[in-house]
This record gives sequence, structure tokens and C-alpha cells, in this order.
Amino acid sequence: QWRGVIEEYRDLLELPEGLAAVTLREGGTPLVHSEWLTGLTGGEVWLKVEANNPTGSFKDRGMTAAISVARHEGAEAVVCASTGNTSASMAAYAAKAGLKPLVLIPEGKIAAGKMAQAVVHGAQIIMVRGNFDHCLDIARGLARDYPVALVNSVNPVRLQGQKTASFEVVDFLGDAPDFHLLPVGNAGNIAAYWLGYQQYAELGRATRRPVMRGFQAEGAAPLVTGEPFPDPETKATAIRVGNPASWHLAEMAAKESEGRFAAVSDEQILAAQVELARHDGVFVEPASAAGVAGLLAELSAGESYAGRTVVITVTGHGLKDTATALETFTDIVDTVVDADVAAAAAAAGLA
Ligand SMILES: Cc1ncc(COP(=O)(O)O)c(/C=C/C(=O)C(=O)O)c1O
Repeated sequence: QWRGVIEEYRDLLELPEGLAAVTLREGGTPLVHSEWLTGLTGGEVWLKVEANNPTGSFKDRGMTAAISVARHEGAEAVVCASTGNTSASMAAYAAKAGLKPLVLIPEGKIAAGKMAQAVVHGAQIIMVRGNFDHCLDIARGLARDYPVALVNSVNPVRLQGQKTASFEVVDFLGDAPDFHLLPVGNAGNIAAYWLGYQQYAELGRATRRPVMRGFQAEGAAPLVTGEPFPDPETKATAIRVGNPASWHLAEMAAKESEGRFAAVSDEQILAAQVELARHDGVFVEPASAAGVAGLLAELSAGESYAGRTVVITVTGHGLKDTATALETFTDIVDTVVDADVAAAAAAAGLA
């Protein structure tokens, strides 16, 4: 029985000695082999399916650590700014820990599934007239001036939890992959993966470190252009971030791994989301498909992954944002038929 990321990797995590873990048994997520992308690349392509975490995204890895430490330090309330998944995860873990969750989200830009999670778990939700970056500034101010613990990924404890995903990749594959691709928004996740891969290599548990390739939405791509986006815009609302809190760490990860950042359009992201669901049976929310969209774009630009092992992290479940997923489908129901077999057979083209 998987015990959750703190118990499974405690001796590799920089956490207080003897920390009592607030856990929902997060982590231990599957690496699903993608026959589709393996066929397209001539390499071996694996999907790290982070939707399988308790609240449906990778955020649970960092939140188990941050909430456990907050409770350990006597906090009574926790605050975060979020595009949705961080707040959903914080609300769940805060509820489990008996801490009061306070959430700051950008006005009107949060997927319904994530909002539902934060509400039902009991978070106090404050919508800010501004974007995620404004929300993060306010969250930092509240944590500075009031007795609330900040659990955004500026909190290094979050990265300690999130780096366990790279441990699991190496534990499963037997070594680090040649390439690791993933979406990048506030950039905590790419920083955490790089931390983990370096740690495993230094411990001799991996013979290599992967090349890290991060993908951003064209309308929210500060790591690609080198300039903050004052008004980030993308249908992939999870990565609608204009001034990543972990900008420096993300740049170091790309530089040290000889990786890079690239931008993909909303159209490429939404197309990849559907292709992934129809080829590999994996339904992810739009932002989570950015790494797949990035690989497809690179292949069509002539980049080769032949003979190489590639892991792509798909970060959140498609059920988080069904509205955006369905936007491109106009005629959802093929046909409506009378309740008899012949009519159904005819409609199905069997007759
Ligand atoms: C599905 C999904 N995919 C990718 C990202 C980008 O990860 P980072 O580059 O570590 O920010 C997020 C991030 C969401 C939030 O930042 C939040 O919830 O506030 C996400 O939810």
C-alpha cells in the first residue's frame, strides 16, 4: 500500500525531523507508455499521469509537505494564490489538517472543477480584480503581515514534495530519461523535477540527468521571450502566468540541463489534448497537454527523438475543465434515436 510521498521518500526530503505527515496517499502515479508518441518519435515515450493524485493534479505532492510543515509550525490558517489546482489541493490538505484555507484567485479565470473543489473543501475564496501575479503579490503580503502561512511554490517546502515525481520516474525506469517535457506556468514544477533528478544522480541512483524542456502558452510565455507578460492570456488557464515566481530556478534548470523553453498556441494545446485522449486514452486538462503539444510541434519542425527515452508530465485531470475541452465540439451527441435496437443500429452505421 503506497504510503504517500513523505513516508515513501522521507530520508530524501529536507523536512523537519519526525514531521507528522498530513497525507491523502498522494504520489505513486503511473508512467503510462504512449504507443502513439513512441510510434511518432522512434523513441520510448512515457506519460507521467499526475491526474491520479488525490485532488487530480501534481499539486498534491507539494501540498502534503507544505501543509504538514504549516501544522507542525502551529499555523492556524494557510493562504495561496492560484489559477485553480493549487487552491483545490491546499483546501483538501488544509481540511485534513484542520487548518483554515484562504484562497486568492484571478477574477473569472478558474476552471469550474477546481472552483468546486475549493468551495466544497471549505476554502474562503477571494476573487481579485487582476491576474494570478497580482494574487500572488497579495498572498505574500498577507503572509508577511498576518498569522497565515503562505503555501505557494515560492515556499521551498512545496518543491521538496514535488521533486518526488522525478524520484518515481527513475525508480520505475531504472534511470533518468534522456528528455523530460512538461508545461510551465509559475515554474515551481520544472524547478522541482530538476532538483530531484540532480539529487538522484548525486546519490548514484541515476547515471544521467535529463534534458528539461518546458512549454508555455504563446499568450503567457515569459520564459520564452525573457520578458514578463503584464496581461497573460490563454485558454490553458492553469498556466496563465505572466511573471513566474520560480523564474530563476526554471532558467537554471533549463541552462544546467541544456534544455530550453518553447511556446505552443492554444490551438496546438487543445488539439494535443484531444489527440492524447483518442490515441492513449489519457484525458488531461488543457494546460497539461502543453508538453505533448510541444513534442508534436518539435517533431513537425524536424526535431528527432529517435532512440531516446522521453517522459512527458501531464499535470492535471481533464475533468477539471470540461467546459474548455468541449468548446471545440459543436455536435456532441451524434444522434437521438427511438428506444429500439434497429434505430440505434442504423444510427451507429451497423445496419
Ligand atoms: C494543470 C497544471 N499544469 C501545469 C501547471 C504549471 O505548473 P508550474 O509551472 O509549477 O506553475 C499548473 C499550475 C497551476 C498553478 O500554478 C496554480 O494552481 O496556482 C497546473 O495547474
